[in-house]
Amino acid sequence: MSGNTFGTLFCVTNFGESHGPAIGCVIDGCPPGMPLSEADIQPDLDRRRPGTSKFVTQRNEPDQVQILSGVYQGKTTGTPICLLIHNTDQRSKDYGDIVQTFRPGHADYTYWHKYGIRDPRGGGRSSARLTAPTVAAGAVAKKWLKEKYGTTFRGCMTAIGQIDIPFESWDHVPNNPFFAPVADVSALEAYMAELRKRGDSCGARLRVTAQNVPVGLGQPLYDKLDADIAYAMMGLNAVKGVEIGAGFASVADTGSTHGDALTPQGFVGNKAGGVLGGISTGQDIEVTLAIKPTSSILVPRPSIDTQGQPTEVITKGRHDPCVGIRATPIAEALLALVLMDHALRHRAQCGDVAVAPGPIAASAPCNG
Ligand SMILES: C=C(O[C@@H]1CC(C(=O)O)=C[C@@H](OP(=O)(O)O)[C@H]1O)C(=O)O
Repeated sequence: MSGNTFGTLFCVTNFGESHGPAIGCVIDGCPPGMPLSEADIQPDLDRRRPGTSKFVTQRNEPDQVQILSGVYQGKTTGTPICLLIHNTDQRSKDYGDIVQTFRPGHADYTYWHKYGIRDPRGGGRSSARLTAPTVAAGAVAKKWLKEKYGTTFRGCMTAIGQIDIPFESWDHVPNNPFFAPVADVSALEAYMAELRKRGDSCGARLRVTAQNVPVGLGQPLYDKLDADIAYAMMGLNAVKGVEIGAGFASVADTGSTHGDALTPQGFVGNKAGGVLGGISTGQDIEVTLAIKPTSSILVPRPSIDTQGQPTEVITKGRHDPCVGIRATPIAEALLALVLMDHALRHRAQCGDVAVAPGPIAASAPCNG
């Protein structure tokens, strides 16, 4: 495989470039008989799409999805589902200055050395634009998991740059462009305005969670559920760290306080993040992501050209000053793809196993 396909039974192949005619994906292995239309997919694409606030890239893409195959009379047929999204607002001349140079912190350098050729327009294949097909595929997975198990997904921003964002309520998340769980985002707006004035960028921390996850998803050794979640999340542009449950805070904990106690009423706490031994417990899955600052910035930085000669790089164009601002729906989609694939794998091997259901878990966030 060449790194463009994700999943074993629910298998998603992503295609396209940021400035090509279109991007999209092919989902192979979706169970038949599920009602599916563009209207099931579009809302999540609308949450991710660019150009929706002054804090994100001003490239204005409608990101209208079209289902090309795999659906007949409004239901999935079990055959490959092709989802297409046209690119409509490319401005390739913005990239004229960096055709022969490498942006520090960008995939420009590694793509050039790996392939010996690169499409610099909008970052080509390395562009965060390619997260749109992931979100579209994730919406299909979310729908199936919701109908089958009542599984739901949500996410929020827990820090932007140097600002920690306290958790107030999920209700605030859809009401601001940051996906922040707070009523007042004026401090975040002021921080971003000052950063943009300097032509610089910043990172972010996100939390993503799934509720009503069936117990038993995941495999014992190499395909542990948490391993696959980390693998998927690291596939999201700019992600530099992934924590499950208590994550790195586990280091300073002790055995007597770390394990979530089991009671007839359920687990007490969720430091495990919903995964024990690589297998889901039935508690909420809790994931935290660290996203690095965008590398396409106006601040001049030293670099080299393709001949190895020193130069200075300034990136013009329409860039996100923080790619984390739009990443929440993408992280939800990736989590949905992992759970969907594992749900189908679990059904294939262990669908006949009958064990008395355990108590429903008490769930609480455990870091940021
Ligand atoms: C278009 C999207 O984001 C793009 C991601 C991106 C990059 O280098 O990752 C660079 C910019 O592309 P362009 O220079 O063509 O405007 C962003 O706008 C999108 O998310 O849909």
